[in-house]
Amino acid sequence: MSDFSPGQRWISDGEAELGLGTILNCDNRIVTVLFPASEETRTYSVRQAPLTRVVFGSGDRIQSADGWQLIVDDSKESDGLLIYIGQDDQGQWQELPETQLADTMQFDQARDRLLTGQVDRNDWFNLRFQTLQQHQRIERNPALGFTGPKVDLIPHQLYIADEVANRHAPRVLLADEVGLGKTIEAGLILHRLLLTGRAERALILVPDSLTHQWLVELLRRFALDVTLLDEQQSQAYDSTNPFEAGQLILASQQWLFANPHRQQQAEDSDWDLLIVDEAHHLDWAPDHAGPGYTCVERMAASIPGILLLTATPEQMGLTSHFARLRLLDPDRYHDLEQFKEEEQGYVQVAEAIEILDRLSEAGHSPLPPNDREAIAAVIDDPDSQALLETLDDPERGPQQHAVANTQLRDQLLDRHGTGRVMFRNSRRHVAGFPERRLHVSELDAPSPYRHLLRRIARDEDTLDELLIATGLDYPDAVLYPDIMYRHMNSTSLEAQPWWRFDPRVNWLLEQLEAARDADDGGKILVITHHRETALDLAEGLRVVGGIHAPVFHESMTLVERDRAAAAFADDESGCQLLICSEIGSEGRNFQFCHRLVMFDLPPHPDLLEQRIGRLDRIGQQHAIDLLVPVFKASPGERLLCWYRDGMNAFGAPTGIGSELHDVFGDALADALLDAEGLQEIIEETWTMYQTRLDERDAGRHRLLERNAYRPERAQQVISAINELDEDPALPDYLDRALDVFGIDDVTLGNELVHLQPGPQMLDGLPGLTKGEEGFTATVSRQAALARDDVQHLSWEHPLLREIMGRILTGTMGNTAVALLAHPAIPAGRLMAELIFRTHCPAPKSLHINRFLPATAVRVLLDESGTNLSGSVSFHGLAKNLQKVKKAVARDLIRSRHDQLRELLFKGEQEAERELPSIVEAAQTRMREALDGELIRLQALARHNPSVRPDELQSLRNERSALNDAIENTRLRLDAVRVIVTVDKDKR
Ligand SMILES: Nc1ncnc2c1ncn2[C@@H]1O[C@H](COP(=O)(O)OP(=O)(O)OP(=O)(O)O)[C@@H](O)[C@H]1O
Repeated sequence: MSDFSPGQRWISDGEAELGLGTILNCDNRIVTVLFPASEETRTYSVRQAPLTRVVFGSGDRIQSADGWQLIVDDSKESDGLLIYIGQDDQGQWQELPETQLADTMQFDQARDRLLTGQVDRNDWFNLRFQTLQQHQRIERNPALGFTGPKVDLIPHQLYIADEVANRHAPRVLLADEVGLGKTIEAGLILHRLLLTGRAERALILVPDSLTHQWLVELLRRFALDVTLLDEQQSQAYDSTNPFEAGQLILASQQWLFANPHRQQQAEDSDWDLLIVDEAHHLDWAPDHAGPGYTCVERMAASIPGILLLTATPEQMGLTSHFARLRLLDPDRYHDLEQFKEEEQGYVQVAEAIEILDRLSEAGHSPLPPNDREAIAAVIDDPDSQALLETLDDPERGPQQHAVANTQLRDQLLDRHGTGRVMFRNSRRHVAGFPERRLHVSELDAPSPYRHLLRRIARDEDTLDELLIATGLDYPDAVLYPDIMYRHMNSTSLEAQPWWRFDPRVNWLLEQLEAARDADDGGKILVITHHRETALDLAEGLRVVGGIHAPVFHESMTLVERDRAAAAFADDESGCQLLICSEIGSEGRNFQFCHRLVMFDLPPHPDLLEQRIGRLDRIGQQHAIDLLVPVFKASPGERLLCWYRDGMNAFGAPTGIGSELHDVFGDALADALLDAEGLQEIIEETWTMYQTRLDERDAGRHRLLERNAYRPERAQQVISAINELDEDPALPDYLDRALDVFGIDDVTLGNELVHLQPGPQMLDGLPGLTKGEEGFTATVSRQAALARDDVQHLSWEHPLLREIMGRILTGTMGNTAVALLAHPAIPAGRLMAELIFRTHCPAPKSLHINRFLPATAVRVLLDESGTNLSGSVSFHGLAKNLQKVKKAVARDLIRSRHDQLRELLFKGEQEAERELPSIVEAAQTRMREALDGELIRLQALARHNPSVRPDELQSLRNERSALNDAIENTRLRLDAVRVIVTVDKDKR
């Protein structure tokens, strides 16, 4: 390393990122190098300079400082400087002195790095190859995006998530019954869209009370790092748009809907997906649209993907429900009357499906004539007709009958059903929900309440006075005696607080006492309709019973609310009860508790269902006790009778309550003060309830349920997830990756492992910061689900994604040198192990990886250029290789430059041979998937107007773009390992 000359080009062995260096000057001791691209100058001792001379050879493509390129043919030397000779882009012969090489020439390609002597460790090279192989496998797995989330594999959720996430720009209403997992479904959809590149930015709008719960669920269950935005944080952004603060923004609806300036900023930001929770609050009427509806409507006009979530879509009336569907698809939902009429047609379709179900169990063929006619009446497609013929043909075997049955059922659901836009699962087909037990306690109304009610009943002026004082509408004003009493006595100094005489307070204390010794600590959730009732009640319990009860209502700050919920949830030191207001508790998870006190009753059946839904959720382990105190002969008791006897509202959710309320609400309101006529109303409600239930079972709801869950498809998704969950390659890959990245793992037992930064850990790994303690994780889904503080270590965990991404996009491990001692090969022979990789440039949103992920082609050449890859496997070879010191490796490369160049050239030719079959296989996969989907969608569009025209067109465009992209696939050298044989005893 003595002959440095000014003007020569060298590269730093330890700091290759500095770029191409130029020798500025050199004496006997010191050499000074300028790295113009990084504007750095370094001085080294001549004897130990960690520098490698950059020398190009025949076939290398080099760039001049003026921007033209030369393919090197030969070189000559003049005054210690190299002059390259070769052809430029126009085929002209040119000379290019090394002094005029572009400073910005990159040396991150494997070939350049190798020939300039930059070699990595062998274990890095091994990890790189394995990463390519695993990535290639995982990206094509149909469960991609669903294996990482820490959730139980619940079939109806996975069916919906799969169906929705596979659509182009999904716009759907997720309307499962309360507590069945809409948040989880939305999270799964979002996770898949993000992982597959189909979405990059999402805005999530949720009620104020749920912001934290969403934040925690998205982080803990989905490992998604979401930015929670509020007014205070937004102000910190000054003139920049706060909605650009992250890729995933979570914000409160109350905040955004009340703030036109922030709405404008949200609109100005680019989003791929908008998620709106508790979307029934987006109310609309022909003469008035609520602020939430208006805001979401404006945003929905430009955001391609929309998920609206509500358990009670009709809570604000059918018109609002229809308006929300229109928001998702204005072309499809433009006429409310037509929408109602269409529902009649669903009965026939549901009947046909019912028959197919029966047949699939009984296996008749030929079909009974009535059944055949019923099915034939709803199909008008040749392909459906052909399936019906197959079913009807006794000559066909049971296997063919079964396949035809399933296909015909799917076609009927697809083409004539309801479920492209709305998904609703009910408890009826999601097993495992607990029994609900209603316990009514009839109490004598205290005299102040009796007195007030008598006055109101007798005298209309008193009622008017009450409505003005409370600001409530009738009948809400008469349902809550404590509120009535509070407002009607607000000016009286002698009036005592209602909780002093209201027997519900002592009744509640008795319930607490009775439950106290239960195993679960006797936890009781109390819900009141009004915030004031909740606050007063807490005060009453404190004064009368010496009980401290946290309160949870809409006017509390987020932190206060979460503190209250956490105090209640805590097993050890937790409070026995939590008092919630109606709005405050919406959407919250309290399934660890199974006793619900309805201190009063809500005025709408959907609110009643929302209340029970706090406890009756996935994860509830016990029968649910619904404890309801009512005053004898009061409006509250009459309302209870209507709910219980008119529609079995405490027994199970039916989704009909809203309609019954629309029809009977007014008559009921009249009967609340005067019981006359109540029995009749209840009976009429019950009759209509039964009729609607039958209709529902026969028609729309049945189809909705069928559409929301197809067991066979769900099972396929689950199997694909299980395959990755149980992937034996994962622990092995993890071991190597943790080792290479310098992460320490401590086994804790019970399948748990604690990951922590090791002293040599590479920087910037998610969840691991030097000096901090790391995190506990497990590859077992069940073990992860058992504990909140344990992460699920899957192929989709952010740590693994970062590791794999870093390897695949960087240079790490793309060169290596190793020694091989083999009895059959003489020492001093060269071998090259070349890893090529497909490159298929395409927009991220095409998610080309599902058909053609970066695919590795390995070529192993011996010195003569013979391809040995078929006979010597990667692992077989790797385990026999020995490492070699870097300096030796560099000398070795330098001395074998020409031979290596030849092998690289030969390797390229060998790899190219494999490209056509890779491309062909990818095209076949793509065509099978997209042509199938296109046929399905085209057939569907002929019958079901809920296929948006843009969906079809975009699928065609996608197919053609994918076709072009796959056709243009190229192979590039990704990594190279030089192997030199040695004598066994001379290693
Ligand atoms: N697949 C699952 N794995 C584990 N927990 C689940 C799963 N699905 C739902 N849960 C839990 O069940 C509860 C209800 O789920 P979620 O909040 O998603 O229901 P929801 O339908 O959105 O409820 P609501 O109608 O009240 O808004 C939550 O505590 C959730 O964490």
